[in-house]
Amino acid sequence: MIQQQPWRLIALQLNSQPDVATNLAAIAQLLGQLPDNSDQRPQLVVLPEGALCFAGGEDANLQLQEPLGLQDETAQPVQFQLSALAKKFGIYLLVGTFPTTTSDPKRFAASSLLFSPQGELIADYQKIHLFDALISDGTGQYLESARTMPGKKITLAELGADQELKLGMAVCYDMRFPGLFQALARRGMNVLALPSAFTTVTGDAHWHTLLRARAIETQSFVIAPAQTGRHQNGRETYGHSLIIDPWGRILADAGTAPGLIYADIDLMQASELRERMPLLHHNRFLSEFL
Ligand SMILES: O=C(O)CNC(=O)[C@H](CS)NC(=O)CCC(=O)C(=O)O
Repeated sequence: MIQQQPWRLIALQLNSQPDVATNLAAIAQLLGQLPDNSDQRPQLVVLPEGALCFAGGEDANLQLQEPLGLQDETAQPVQFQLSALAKKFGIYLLVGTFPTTTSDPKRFAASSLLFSPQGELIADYQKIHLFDALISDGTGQYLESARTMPGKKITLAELGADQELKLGMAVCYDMRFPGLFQALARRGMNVLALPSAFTTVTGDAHWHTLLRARAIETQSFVIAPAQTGRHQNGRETYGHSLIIDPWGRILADAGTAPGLIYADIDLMQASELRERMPLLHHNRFLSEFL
């Protein structure tokens, strides 16, 4: 008998503000509304990009940045508070993203941080692809690279009693670069997290299509929590946090209001699909053309 691996994936959709305390309170309030879990599924809760500080002007994230880790509560106060939330609610908590310090005093790393239900920091990923683009919306020119240093490593975290949930960590604009997801799929990913803050213009045109494609081509579940609505600096984000299965079916769509969505999933769905249609083994391009 093959073991069933029931998990609950939960995405928080936020309208984050520049102020950390306000955002932490909104997050804690939503965590207080987690759906009943009397069958004791392990739960993975994912927060959007910029969850702790959003639209606060050029240097707000630089002021907020902390050295990565949980060594010193005075130097890493926000990471300690996030760790405490994971522990309090007994959840895996993926925070996408939080600014962590780099070798360059003028640039932080957009770090996704994964906390265990015991409150340990068990994985981190720094956003690789930075959003420097001219978009026909109220903001116009986005220049993420001015304040952000791109990451250099691929991160796959293993969660659960049997390390059965293989979590690929990526962020927002990364989703447009499928090579990253081929690499994660090769490492055994079965759930892909893409915390985001998409613009309304690009979201309307590309969001659902790109995310469903990432699920279908990697034969993985996708969880993509999003920022939504109008933010303090006038910037608008698209919302529509999604949870998608490996066949590309949308299991939950948050629409445009802040809140939470969830889906109960069976990881066997991904492995069974891979047996019937072994895309990774059929990929002649990766094996013969690169
Ligand atoms: O700036 C912050 O505080 C948080 N980071 C973001 O909002 C980032 C960089 S500006 N947004 C995106 O990557 C949107 C990508 C996008 O919309 C697309 O690919 O179409």
